[in-house]
Amino acid sequence: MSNNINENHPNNNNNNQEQVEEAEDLTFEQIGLDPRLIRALTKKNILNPTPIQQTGIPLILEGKDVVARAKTGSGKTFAYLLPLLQKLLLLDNNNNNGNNNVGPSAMILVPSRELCQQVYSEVLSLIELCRVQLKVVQLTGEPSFSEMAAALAGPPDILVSTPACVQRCLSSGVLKAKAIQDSLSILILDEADLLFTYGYEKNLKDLKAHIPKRCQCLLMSATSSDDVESLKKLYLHNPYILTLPDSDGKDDIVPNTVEQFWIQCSERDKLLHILALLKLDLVQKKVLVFTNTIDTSFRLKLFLEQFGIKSAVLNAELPVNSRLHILEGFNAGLFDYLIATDDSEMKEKEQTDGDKQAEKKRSKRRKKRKLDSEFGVVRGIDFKNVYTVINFDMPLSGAGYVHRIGRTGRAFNKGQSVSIVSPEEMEVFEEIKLFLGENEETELTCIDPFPHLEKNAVEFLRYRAEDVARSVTKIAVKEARAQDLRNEILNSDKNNNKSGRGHKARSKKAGDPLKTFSADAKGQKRKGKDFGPKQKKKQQV
Ligand SMILES: Nc1ncnc2c1ncn2[C@@H]1O[C@H](COP(=O)(O)OP(=O)(O)OP(=O)(O)O)[C@@H](O)[C@H]1O
Repeated sequence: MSNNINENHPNNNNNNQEQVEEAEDLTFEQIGLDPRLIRALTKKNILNPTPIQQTGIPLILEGKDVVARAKTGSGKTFAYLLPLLQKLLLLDNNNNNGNNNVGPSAMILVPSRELCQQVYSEVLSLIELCRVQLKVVQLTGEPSFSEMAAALAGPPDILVSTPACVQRCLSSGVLKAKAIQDSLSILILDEADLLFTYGYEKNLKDLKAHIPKRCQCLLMSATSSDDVESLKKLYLHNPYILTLPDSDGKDDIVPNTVEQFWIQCSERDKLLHILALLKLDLVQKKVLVFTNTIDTSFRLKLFLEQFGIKSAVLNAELPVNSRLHILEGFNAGLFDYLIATDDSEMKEKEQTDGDKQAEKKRSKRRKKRKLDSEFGVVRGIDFKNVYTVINFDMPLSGAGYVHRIGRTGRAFNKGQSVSIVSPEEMEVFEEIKLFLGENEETELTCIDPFPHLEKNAVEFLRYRAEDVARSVTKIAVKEARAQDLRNEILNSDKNNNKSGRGHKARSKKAGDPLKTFSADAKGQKRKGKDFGPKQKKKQQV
């Protein structure tokens, strides 16, 4: 039977809301965090724990299995990374001769390469700021035998990877089942609600056999689902279930710092409306726009370009290091508009439809362009300082909507979203509203009509916009897409060549996403070094 935090945790009251309110006043010191970690956080200007950190960290430090469901941007990553590092620091202190393990002490499994890179960078940065001797490696994609062997030699204290990649290490014999049995003390399944969706169900079921009983397991998720339930049953023993409501007591799933708006217009007028939003500065920057297909993102990019609005596109067909460059550039504030294609739900839908025709077409397309099955642009990616999220195309489900909107209003920040809804999308829009308001009747009106868009302003732009829209033909889109891909592959090759020795070179400058490649296998043992700030390059959009 599952433990509920309210019944079991020593500091607990009998309901979640009181638990959160009480926890709101706690500091990192009060929740028992190591001073080295607190100093590292201070250098990052992170001064007070978020609610999930206040409740989760003490439980994890106590050694409990925990399921943490907290909304997007609530700080789940530090909620598990901080206690994990503290435990490893303690092990390190108790074991002066260094790590005697034959395998990793901790594994963090995530659904996508981007998340792998993001979590890896966070761990590395904390380790650097603490100036301690812990080794972290990341493995994604399809690394070669020697890359896997190099990454796991040592062995690392923390392995950040995807379930498929760990499976690959196991089946190639680079990682021995016995090494996991003997060494693994913490396993973290991050973005747990996505692990099955991204196709890792079999990998995770197979891996379970190798996880020692004593291993502490943590499951982090933004939404609850049957998949999270299955994973919980598979991996966790008698876990604490943390479900954190807002400080105002509402258990809604979009942060209450995010204002949600919508605009209704015909499919054809969507370009016109987004132009008005951006050109007339009706929405605050930075802006992340979501489309459902790559072609739509290029159409939008080309269209906006004609009005002097420069944007970058992000999608699954770009080489992984191009994607990381784009993310890095956007996060560093080098450009304000990013058009991301979130086609994960389209893929799911296609799969469940089982439509043979679609399957035929899809495999034809795949022959031409290989999409990255480990790509995840929406879920869990920490886009920095996004104020506005625009759904140019609507997502296909409530959970998809929540994950998209969750790219703004992160941590204690404010944000807004604008969904541009065509009549064809009204059905899914109604479903989304129901999903958001399933707990309370009043929540059904949580998405308001966008207040700042005057009819006159739209009409003023219409003539020119329609003209430009006509000039963005299918051929122009196709060419732009192909050209962009060629450029990115070239840049990607150049970067690989510049760094010369692939991940060997990277291990000297690990953590710099501008030097990260598709089969990432890197790690480093750092002893008492003074680590300078990460090097940044200018990103050309
Ligand atoms: N205590 C804190 N104070 C201020 N900022 C924080 C704190 N903890 C985390 N953050 C920042 O908040 C942002 C969101 O954190 P994080 O990525 O862990 O959210 P999340 O809950 O995992 O979201 P998602 O479900 O979308 O993955 C990050 O930029 C992180 O650095």
